[in-house]
Amino acid sequence: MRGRTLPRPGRLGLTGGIGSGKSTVSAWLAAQGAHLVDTDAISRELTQAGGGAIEPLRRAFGDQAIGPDGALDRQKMRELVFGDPDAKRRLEALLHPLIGQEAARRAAQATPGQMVVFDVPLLVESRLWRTRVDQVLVVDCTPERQVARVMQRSGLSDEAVRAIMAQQAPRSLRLAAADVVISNDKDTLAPLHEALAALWAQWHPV
Ligand SMILES: CC(C)(COP(=O)(O)OP(=O)(O)OC[C@H]1O[C@@H](n2cnc3c(N)ncnc32)[C@H](O)[C@@H]1O)[C@@H](O)C(=O)NCCC(=O)NCCS
Ligand SMILES: Nc1ncnc2c1ncn2[C@@H]1O[C@H](COP(=O)(O)OP(=O)(O)OP(=O)(O)O)[C@@H](O)[C@H]1O
Repeated sequence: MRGRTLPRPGRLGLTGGIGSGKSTVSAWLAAQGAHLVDTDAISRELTQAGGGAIEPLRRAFGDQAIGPDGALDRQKMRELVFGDPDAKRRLEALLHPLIGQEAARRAAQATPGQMVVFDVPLLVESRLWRTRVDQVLVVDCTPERQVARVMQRSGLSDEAVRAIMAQQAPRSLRLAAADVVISNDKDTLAPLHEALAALWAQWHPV
């Protein structure tokens, strides 16, 4: 763990590059009692069949963006946006306001005093998100580790993972925006859980 000793945040922004370990960290924080708002999960719900983003997506990208099951064709959209910055901007302009609204609604369901953890892959890239949280926790690992994890998890090629990473903030920028950095560069969970337990203890002194 690296960073200044800061008080326990009410609203914690959790971010990191693809495959860095955000979901693993957010699951650990939720198990300790934090209220988790997962923007990737919100995005997937909005783009499933019948989701609030489907008709706007159809209007913006045409029928071919929607699969026969009525959900966003994720593979097609991934291939389109991670090779075309303009298409990526259009997709984000459509989805991000909807994701932001739903994230605010879910955050309001926290109980009084409960820490809210916003898991936001693009937090550092977004000026708006930076204003919505008290502190930024960055989960960090090497780009090589990111590629290996995502290839293993998703079956995407090395090239496809690197194309996504090229569309995200560089590691240096993310680290510069962090209040706290948790390193997740090993291939076992124990060192990560240890670092998280130390951070949690710092937030909850006895
Ligand atoms: C392009 C899409 C269809 C690809 O779907 P896919 O199932 O392959 O990925 P999934 O949504 O599970 O996201 C996985 C990871 O990809 C990365 N990622 C997703 N969207 C973006 C983006 N706009 N820019 C950079 N990286 C992104 C993040 O690290 C994310 O954790 C999808 O990611 C999407 O709709 N993205 C736009 C919405 C968005 O910006 N989401 C980020 C959360 S706010
Ligand atoms: N310390 C670790 N030891 C072993 N496996 C790990 C570790 N950290 C993460 N992983 C695995 O690597 C993969 C990516 O982790 P995780 O899903 O938490 O990352 P993420 O940052 O949420 O990814 P994404 O940006 O794609 O949503 C998962 O399969 C996870 O189980």
